Amino acid sequence: MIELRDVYKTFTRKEMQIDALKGINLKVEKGDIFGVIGYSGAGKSTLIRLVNYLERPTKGQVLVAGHDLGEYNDRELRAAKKNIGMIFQHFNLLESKKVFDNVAIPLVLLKKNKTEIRKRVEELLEFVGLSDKAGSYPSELSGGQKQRVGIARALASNPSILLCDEATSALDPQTTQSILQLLKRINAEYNITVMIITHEMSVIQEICNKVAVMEEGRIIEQGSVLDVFGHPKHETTQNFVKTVIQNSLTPSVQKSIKAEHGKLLYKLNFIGESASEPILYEMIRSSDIKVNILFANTTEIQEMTLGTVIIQLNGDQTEINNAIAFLKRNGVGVEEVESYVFDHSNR
Ligand SMILES: Nc1ncnc2c1ncn2[C@@H]1O[C@H](COP(=O)(O)OP(=O)(O)OP(=O)(O)O)[C@@H](O)[C@H]1O
Repeated sequence: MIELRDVYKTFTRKEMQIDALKGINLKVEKGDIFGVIGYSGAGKSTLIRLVNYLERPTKGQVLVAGHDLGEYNDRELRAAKKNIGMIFQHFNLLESKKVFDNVAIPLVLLKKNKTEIRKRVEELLEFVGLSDKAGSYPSELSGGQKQRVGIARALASNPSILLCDEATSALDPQTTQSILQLLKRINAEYNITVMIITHEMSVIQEICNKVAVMEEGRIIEQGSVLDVFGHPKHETTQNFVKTVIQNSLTPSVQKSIKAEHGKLLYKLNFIGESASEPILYEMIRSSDIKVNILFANTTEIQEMTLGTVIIQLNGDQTEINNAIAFLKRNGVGVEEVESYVFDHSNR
């Protein structure tokens, strides 16, 4: 649906070169809600702006529905853009126009007749729950309502892709929830592919099925949300995951194991089915090793359960190895961690 092939983007400002994107490869499939996360300056906005050719790549290809946008002439590019809606952090509404007229803008540009415009705008305002605000001005609306107008406007031309540039960053947590649920409905009911950029991992956790993590113009990790949340490899990804899932020891447990400095602990990840099976119980029952559970937590992602357990194993090393092999055979992710890893005061 959307594909970026080895994309570079360099800006030149006052004879300085800024490499905003450095060899981006990603694929968004039809029906995905694809999240791109990264800290400020990572290149997220630049990346999303390439998808509707608000920016052109310095090198590489941007393909939408199998076509390289760089090969289109102006007329073809306009037609391709009609297929892509976009919403923004600060809504970008025309303050001098009423809600109805803001939503109608794309339809007026497409030269639709008045009856068609009225029908479509009314339909869209009903979908976003703002039928009673058609005659209001943006200044009379809350942030969440303004974003709903932005969404209705983005959907006016029946796009098959919706791009969201930090669409909930200016909203309070409750309003964020309602806008995220609306995006989920748009994806499910209209089969619209959604691409979201954000710096909030909770947004990714809430609605995305895939995620790419960006840092300094590169994608450092990408995959299904369940995999990336379950086995974050890169330190930056681990830090993002920590903002939504507690997966490390509490300070008091850290203190109590400090005496056994250097002792190996194991972090176990249970994803999907393995989270609901009594695998740990089976392991304990079938061996002589002593299992000390230091931490346990479960989270729901994509309607699947993700469990994290940190254990200490004491006993014969061969038995320990057998127990770990048993866990792995049963789909549990096992990561060895030395106790000092958890003790940040020792670093
Ligand atoms: N039009 C531009 N001219 C010059 N430099 C730019 C331009 N747009 C972006 N940049 C630079 O490119 C880099 C990436 O910026 P970008 O806005 O894509 O990052 P971001 O991850 O979206 O950050 P933020 O969340 O703060 O918006 C930054 O160093 C930025 O200063």
